[in-house]
Amino acid sequence: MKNIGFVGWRGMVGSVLMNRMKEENDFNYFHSIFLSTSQIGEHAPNIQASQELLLQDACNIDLLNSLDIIITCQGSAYSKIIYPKLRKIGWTGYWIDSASFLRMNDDAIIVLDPVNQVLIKQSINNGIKTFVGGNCTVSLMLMSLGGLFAHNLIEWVFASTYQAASGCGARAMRELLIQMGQVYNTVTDLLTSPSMAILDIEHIITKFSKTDSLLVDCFKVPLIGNVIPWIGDYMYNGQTQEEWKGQAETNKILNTSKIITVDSLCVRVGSLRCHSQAFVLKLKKDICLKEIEELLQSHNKWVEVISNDVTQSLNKLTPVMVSGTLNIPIGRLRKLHAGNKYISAFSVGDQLLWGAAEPLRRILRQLL
Ligand SMILES: NC(=O)C1=CN([C@@H]2O[C@H](COP(=O)(O)OP(=O)(O)OC[C@H]3O[C@@H](n4cnc5c(N)ncnc54)[C@H](OP(=O)(O)O)[C@@H]3O)[C@@H](O)[C@H]2O)C=CC1
Ligand SMILES: N[C@@H](CC(=O)OP(=O)(O)O)C(=O)O
Repeated sequence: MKNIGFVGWRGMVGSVLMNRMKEENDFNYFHSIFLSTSQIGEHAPNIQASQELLLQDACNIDLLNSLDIIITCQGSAYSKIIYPKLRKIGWTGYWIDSASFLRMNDDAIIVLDPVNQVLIKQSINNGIKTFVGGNCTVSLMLMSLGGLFAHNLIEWVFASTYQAASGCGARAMRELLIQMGQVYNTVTDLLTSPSMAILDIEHIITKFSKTDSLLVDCFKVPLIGNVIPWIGDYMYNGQTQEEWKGQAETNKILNTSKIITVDSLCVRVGSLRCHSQAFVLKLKKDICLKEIEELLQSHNKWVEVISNDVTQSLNKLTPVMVSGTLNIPIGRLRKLHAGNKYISAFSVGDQLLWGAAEPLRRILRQLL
């Protein structure tokens, strides 16, 4: 059995990965070694009879060098230091990573097997050893619109995103929840009195939100009752880094010979772990909605076309309904006034599952 090292397994993405692997009995197929940058010598999670019982040092290059596969959800800072050191001493094992650091390297493949299994297979056969999960927004877009991309029907796509707090990490999720409590606490008594004018309550909350009493360490401004129209660093061309990844990673995943234009405006909203995206697409030809729906639906087994009506949209097309599942609903499909080649769509996906952990779990299974 191969020796697999897990780094970052106790973080948010890592723990979602662990849960999925347990659900799918993946641990039956290899010997695991759990590593940590800060808890060396503590008890490892009790998952597998044959595993090492104590946490090993995630920075011990000799130990890492002895492993067949390393899977890390620790983040780019870790990969930046450890990956080059390991490759430099000639380590030829497989490196599987959730972080963005290695994604655009020529010798790394961005994995999303329902979308690019052919490329993944070719790469494994060609000796590629580095496999990286895609940006969550990109992976979720490709899972939802996969049927149209696969048939080369998209001339361009623009995504307006509504991204969850979890995309910023565990601290950010806690911050949003604490903000909810802080805001509620300022008006609890007033809310119990139905005669209290709602705009007076709103005034108190708005005033409170503008003071520095609200916890805003991660987001710098309130996320509760707010939207934040900026995600990631500034790029040279007016895009944020999150927006830049849209076109760069999509085309890398699809291995396109001619760039498909992908653009977006990425916005943080107060949902917990699901990213939503509203798409405007220009198709290469005028095809009817029914055919579009069939192409989308038949692309992979997680996507579900939701009919464009109020009941279905409210019951199936919201972050609350999708959280914690692998479902990728896509709805609000219609032709736009701009012309028959233009359509709108709205999709939701759990950014910790298909957006982060699941593609890693699935490439690991392929590499065993
Ligand atoms: N969050 C997201 O949506 C996505 C994240 N990614 C990538 O994955 C990386 C990891 O993200 P994420 O899982 O959110 O990061 P976390 O901050 O949740 O975890 C990262 C590491 O922090 C350490 N840590 C310190 N304190 C704690 C604690 N109290 N509980 C758990 N872990 C703790 C652990 O390492 P140790 O045991 O060594 O101390 C852990 O592996 C990101 O940097 C990013 O590159 C990719 C796609 C989406
Ligand atoms: N940037 C994403 C989450 C993420 O970690 O992305 P990446 O894996 O590309 O760094 C978000 O904020 O929602």
